[in-house]
Amino acid sequence: MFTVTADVRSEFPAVAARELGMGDVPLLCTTEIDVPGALPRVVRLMAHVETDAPRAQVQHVYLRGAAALRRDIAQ
Ligand SMILES: C=C(O[C@@H]1C=C(C(=O)O)C=C[C@H]1O)C(=O)O
Repeated sequence: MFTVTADVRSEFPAVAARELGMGDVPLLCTTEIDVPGALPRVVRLMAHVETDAPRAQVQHVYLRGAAALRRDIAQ
């Protein structure tokens, strides 16, 4: 599942994901709440995975300026 801020309008992130090889999974795009002052031009991805790894070993990737959103968990 992808969310995008309202200023991201050029393409659906799901299209890019399929072009990268994720053609065999359902994908969903939606828009974030347009909160005044929120970080612009952000694409968020939530992926459901099955893993035996404990939650503490899961790494959360925040690219570039998005790391400012969650410095507590960004890798
Ligand atoms: C401020 C953020 O964006 C919004 C707030 C979130 C939160 O409070 O957990 C999560 C996603 C967004 O709806 C963020 O990603 O940290």
